[in-house]
Amino acid sequence: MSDPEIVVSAPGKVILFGEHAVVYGRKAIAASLDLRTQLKIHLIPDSTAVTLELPDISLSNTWQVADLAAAQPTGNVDVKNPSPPSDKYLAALHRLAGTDTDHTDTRTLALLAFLYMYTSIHHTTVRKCPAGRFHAASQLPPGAGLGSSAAYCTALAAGLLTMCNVISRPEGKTWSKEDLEVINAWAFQGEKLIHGNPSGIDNSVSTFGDAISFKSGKISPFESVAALKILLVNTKGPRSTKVLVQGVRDRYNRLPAIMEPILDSIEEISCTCERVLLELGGSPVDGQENTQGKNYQILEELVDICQCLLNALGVGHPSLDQVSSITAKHGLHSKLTGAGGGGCALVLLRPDTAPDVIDKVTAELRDCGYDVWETSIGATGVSQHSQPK
Ligand SMILES: Nc1ncnc2c1ncn2[C@@H]1O[C@H](COP(=O)(O)OP(=O)(O)OP(=O)(O)O)[C@@H](O)[C@H]1O
Ligand SMILES: C[C@@](O)(CCO)CC(=O)[O-]
Ligand SMILES: [Mg+2]
Repeated sequence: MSDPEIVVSAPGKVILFGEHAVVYGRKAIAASLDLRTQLKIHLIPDSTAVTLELPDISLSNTWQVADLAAAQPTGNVDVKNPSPPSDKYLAALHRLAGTDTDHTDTRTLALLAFLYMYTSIHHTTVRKCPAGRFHAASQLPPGAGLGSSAAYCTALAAGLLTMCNVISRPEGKTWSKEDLEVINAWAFQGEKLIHGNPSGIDNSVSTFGDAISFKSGKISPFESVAALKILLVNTKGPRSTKVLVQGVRDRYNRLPAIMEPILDSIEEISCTCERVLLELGGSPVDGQENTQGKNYQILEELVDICQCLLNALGVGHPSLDQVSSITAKHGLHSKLTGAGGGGCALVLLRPDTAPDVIDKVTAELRDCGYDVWETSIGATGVSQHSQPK
């Protein structure tokens, strides 16, 4: 096979504070992770088939371009400002995926996001479906809270929009701010198919990279997060963000007066974190160690309180409680990150946390069967890897 025409990658993310509350317009803080999903596109002009290969979920599907073209929407689609598929169009995408509209398993969701972006983006531009091979593989564990769905959707959006010349191929690694906004808008639509009702924080971090605070769709860069040291723990329990977000919605609908103050408290945690991190990132002053110690103490309290509030929202899991109790034994503080219900937790480290403490806690968590790794946060957003021809 010849070299791919287009290679792009998009990062995952870690949410420090504000998951779930962000769906209700509250502030959240997140940073990109240097674990990426890579999409390679090979165009095959003399073929009539489109193949999607997703080795992480053991999927390979092939369609005839004529069948894809037949499923394209009939009305106009605004390529710079996409909207969700109509029920009729969604039903056509399900037929192409070989499922009915009740299916929301891993493979169906991944297929729908691809089919929707592929058919819509081509419809609005070249009005035909080019044949080719699309291969997406990730360093991120799928469905574990590290934004694998957003990295997948962001890479698809960047690759397909570039392939159709909706956005121009960047000379360097990344696109103009305007083009990144178009990528983000399509990635958000893909996330809607996978999550149901996403806030947009995950695709925004994956597109723009680094660290952000996010409230009601407004993205503000937030550099001070990058100095934090954290351990990530993957408890490996299977879970779905869509189901968890719906579970919180059901509890909210049953008990709004109880849920509202919990969401407000989570937002206040994000705001306090912002203030503390700005102070921690400030220039050195006399007595700084003392201030630093107090600020870390506040961050640790925020982690503990947030974990309790997330349990109150109904997105905890015994494995995540186990992570909290093991880390607490070693004087460390942890909370779930992402949608919860299993998946990943983050453990906050101080700059002076002793290496042997980290080693002991890591060993104990690994004995439970969990994956544990120290990570740096604040990676580059969606990037192009192949050179323009
Ligand atoms: N490498 C991949 N290949 C194919 N599909 C993927 C891949 N990674 C993620 N997906 C799609 O994303 C879905 C997982 O998304 P989900 O939102 O439930 O978890 P997450 O994004 O990892 O966690 P969170 O949303 O909490 O950050 C999978 O069911 C699949 O449809
Ligand atoms: C649970 C949630 O808040 C974060 C998932 O990473 C959902 C969302 O914001 O779309
Ligand atoms: Mg997701």
